[in-house]
Amino acid sequence: MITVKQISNGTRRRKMHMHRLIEEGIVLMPGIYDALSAAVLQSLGFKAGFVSGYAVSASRLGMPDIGLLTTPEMADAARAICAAAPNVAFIIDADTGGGNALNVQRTVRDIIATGAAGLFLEDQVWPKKCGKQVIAADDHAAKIAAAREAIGDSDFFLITRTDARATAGGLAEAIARANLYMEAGTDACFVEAPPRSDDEMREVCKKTNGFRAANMLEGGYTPLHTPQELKEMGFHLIVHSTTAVYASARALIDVLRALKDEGSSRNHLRKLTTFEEFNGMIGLKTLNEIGARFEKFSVPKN
Ligand SMILES: C[C@](O)(C(=O)O)[C@H](CC(=O)O)C(=O)O
Ligand SMILES: [Mg+2]
Repeated sequence: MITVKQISNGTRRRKMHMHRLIEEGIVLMPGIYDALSAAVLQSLGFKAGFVSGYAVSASRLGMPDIGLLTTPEMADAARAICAAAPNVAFIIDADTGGGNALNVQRTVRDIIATGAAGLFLEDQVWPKKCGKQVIAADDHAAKIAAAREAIGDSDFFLITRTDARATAGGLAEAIARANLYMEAGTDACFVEAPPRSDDEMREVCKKTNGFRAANMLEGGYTPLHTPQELKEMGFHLIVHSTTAVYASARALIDVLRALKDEGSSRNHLRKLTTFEEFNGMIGLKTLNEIGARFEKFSVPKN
């Protein structure tokens, strides 16, 4: 059996873009899922975002997050997202990385090529099941080492998630795994499925090494907290994975229901962006200016 000591390369890693954001303060990462939601994030001045598997599966496939979205589909979504919001550092939810160590290496290279700042790699059994199951800790540690090797010297941040909290081993097992995964070469850990109280959240922070991520899931088990509260507990990164997709679903349901019932949107204009606001957000003015420069362009003649 492979041990972490054998696979961990023990080399010092250089400081990544994500490390610099963490130094500036706790990093708040709303979950987004397509180019438009990424453009909204950028227009509001967010420096980082999370590309949520749950939300991409819903927006791209109209399906739940049960392992139907493939890794190339996620990479394709990530490419459009990174292109639409180049000022935002995106962490991509790579689920289990698509299989074994070789799949993980391919996934890491594909995601790096999208322009993303990092990815999440989780230890669940694939495809995900209702009622969480995790693979052997050493097998996941090996996948982390494979990911680290594929990252090489790229400016790319690896967050490893463990779902062991929801399994028989409970919180102690989840904490032990998080530390094992840190040793195997991840930059940050994320104990999911989930810390169920403030005390558990503090225990995760007290007992795990390295950077830590928290997921603020509306309607989930983990209590919702502000960045300041989470910072005081010892977290460095905050994911709000479903806020945006639930907000847009709510808005769509409400306004389209009104349109269906009333046959017109005229009494609901306050719920819509204006033409100007929307075009501004997706960069029409800047693109028109670039277009105009090239309309007048001519090659200087000697
Ligand atoms: C964080 C997450 O991996 C996601 O895909 O956004 C999901 C979110 C969810 O199921 O609501 C997860 O926690 O598994
Ligand atoms: Mg996910």
